[in-house]
Amino acid sequence: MTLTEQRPRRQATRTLPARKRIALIAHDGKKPELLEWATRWRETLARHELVGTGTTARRVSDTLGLAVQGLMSGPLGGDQQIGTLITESRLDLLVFFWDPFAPMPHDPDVKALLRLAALWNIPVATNVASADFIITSPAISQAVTVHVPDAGDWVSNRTSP
Ligand SMILES: O=C(CO)COP(=O)(O)O
Repeated sequence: MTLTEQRPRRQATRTLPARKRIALIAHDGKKPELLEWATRWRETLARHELVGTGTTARRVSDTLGLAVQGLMSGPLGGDQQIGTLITESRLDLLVFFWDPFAPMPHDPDVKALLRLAALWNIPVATNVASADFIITSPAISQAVTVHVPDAGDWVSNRTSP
């Protein structure tokens, strides 16, 4: 089997806590929509821990008056930092309004972030409708167990003769 065909053989589980760490990210053309959405759901968002790429985090924090941990700005590596949180099981929900009309210098980073979210089974909202669906789900305020790749098994499988 070639590497491109390899998939995690076993799944492990991980529990997303009731109080979630939520990443908020929007490209410039989508920031107004994200700010409008976040304002609408301010009360719910206030019950969780918020993190975001640099500019988005600052704008959301200023608009909502809530603490939002700001990582690096997206084009400077912020998407990759969010990806690291996902890989380390330290992110529970990704709200990422990426702009389908704007070419991005850091397009590989955007793609990488969305790939890691898919791989690690993180709930992702990419537009207002999906964000509304997710934030109104009972799962937003409950502990939820999800399947994730078994990283230990993956390495053993690739190192055993
Ligand atoms: O570029 C981004 C996501 O790809 C977002 O970055 P900013 O929040 O710094 O604008």
